[in-house]
Amino acid sequence: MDKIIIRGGQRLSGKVRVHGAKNAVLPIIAASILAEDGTSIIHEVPSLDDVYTISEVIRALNVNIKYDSKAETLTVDASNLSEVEAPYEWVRKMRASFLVMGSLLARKGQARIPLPGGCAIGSRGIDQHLKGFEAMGAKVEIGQGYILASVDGRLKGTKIYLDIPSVGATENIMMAATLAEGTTVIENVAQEPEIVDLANYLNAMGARVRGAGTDTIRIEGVERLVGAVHSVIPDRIEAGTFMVAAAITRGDVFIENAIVDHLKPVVAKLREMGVVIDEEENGVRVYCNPELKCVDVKTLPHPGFPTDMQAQFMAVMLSAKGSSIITETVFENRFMHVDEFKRMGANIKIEGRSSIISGEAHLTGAKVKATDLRAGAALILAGLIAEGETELTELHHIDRGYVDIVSKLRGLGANIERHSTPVVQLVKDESEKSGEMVVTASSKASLA
Ligand SMILES: CC(=O)N[C@H]1[C@@H](OP(=O)(O)OP(=O)(O)OC[C@H]2O[C@@H](n3ccc(=O)[nH]c3=O)[C@H](O)[C@@H]2O)O[C@H](CO)[C@@H](O)[C@@H]1O
Ligand SMILES: C=C(OP(=O)(O)O)C(=O)O
Repeated sequence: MDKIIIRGGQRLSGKVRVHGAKNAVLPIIAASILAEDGTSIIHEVPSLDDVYTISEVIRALNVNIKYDSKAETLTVDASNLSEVEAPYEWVRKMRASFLVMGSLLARKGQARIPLPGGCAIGSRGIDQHLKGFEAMGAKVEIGQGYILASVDGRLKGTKIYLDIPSVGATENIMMAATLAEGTTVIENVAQEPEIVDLANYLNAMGARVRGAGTDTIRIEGVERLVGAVHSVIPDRIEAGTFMVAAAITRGDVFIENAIVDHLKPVVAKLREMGVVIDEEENGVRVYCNPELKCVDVKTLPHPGFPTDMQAQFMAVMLSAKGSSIITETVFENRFMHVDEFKRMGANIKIEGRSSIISGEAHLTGAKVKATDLRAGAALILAGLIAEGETELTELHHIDRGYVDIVSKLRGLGANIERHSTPVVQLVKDESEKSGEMVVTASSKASLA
């Protein structure tokens, strides 16, 4: 069993570089299969287990996909796309696999995808995705654990109002609409930077998407799309996690590649706590006084405070003066990390959708487990200031979304190491002959 051992007490300093955004690259890979011709070359693709998973989904559709992990570049040729079913073995690993539905429906008129189900943070409905496809003329049936969507001819452009600004539904419907007949207007859409990145990639492929980043997106359908070159935006959640790492250790860290514009609520709340954040060329410098103030945070869709930073903020709140409150409004079950923090001596009370976090906690190292991706990151952050040794397990969650988090933190002076079971899991892709292979984050750790 892989584990991360952290011995707390080091103040972090130095420079760390943020990788490409997981939540941007996943929909972009799903969109790449819309290209009838030409190759997409996607740069800044992080070497993450989730990238590997969606690559396998795409490969199962008879798409040629190669990843050069050294160059962090992915090449996709979807001209031979022939299958319309995403395999259960991959979809069950990662909900975002469901994002291929819009592209498949648009390009092949059919898609058969296993129901993605809920996960540790909530039940995670897909009703808004399906409502969008149906409004565009698709017939949607659910049976034997699968969703089958089909349309005679092309999807039809229409007006769709989302009941909630779902990130995934916005992306899935946007992709479907690129090849629809006529114009689709989607209202009350998600406005996350990852939506804008997807729109930029789609437009580079020849799509006509306008309004991404606002609450209404307008897509004029085109007859065909072709492969395009694109660079994925930096991961704002990874950047935010390192900002908290600097704050919680009262360190001084330059986070290269962080885009402040994508991190406004995180920056605002850290500043409210007393953290100094200087915008510099190509990144941010984060440092602070020994004493941080308590704050209250409510998670909301963008441009509100991101739920994906909630657990990490709970960690830094434990080190602040006074009691902080976090209200989680996006997911109904995203407080699983509270019990793990308690193992480290934290005093946190959950009341409905809010958590009350007592500050100035004396944290002590303990055996804890990552209950989801960001919970895992948050427990590492808490381990950085805990007295003694923290042992974190269930690392598959971390490997989904953080490239080399252990070596990056070690580079900043943290006393942290990963112990891996000697199972080298190198998964070779179809281009094995040419020497290219997909290396999962966990396999990389095994090799380290
Ligand atoms: C791969 C990816 O980009 N994942 C992100 C994406 O997830 P994801 O796209 O799954 O998140 P959504 O914005 O769709 O979900 C937000 C909320 O809406 C609900 N909902 C969503 C769709 C729907 O049809 N019906 C419904 O009820 C969900 O259960 C959830 O409670 O946005 C989340 C919210 O910022 C982030 O935490 C995830 O990191
Ligand atoms: C919840 C997350 O991702 P996903 O939607 O892929 O589960 C996340 O990135 O924190």
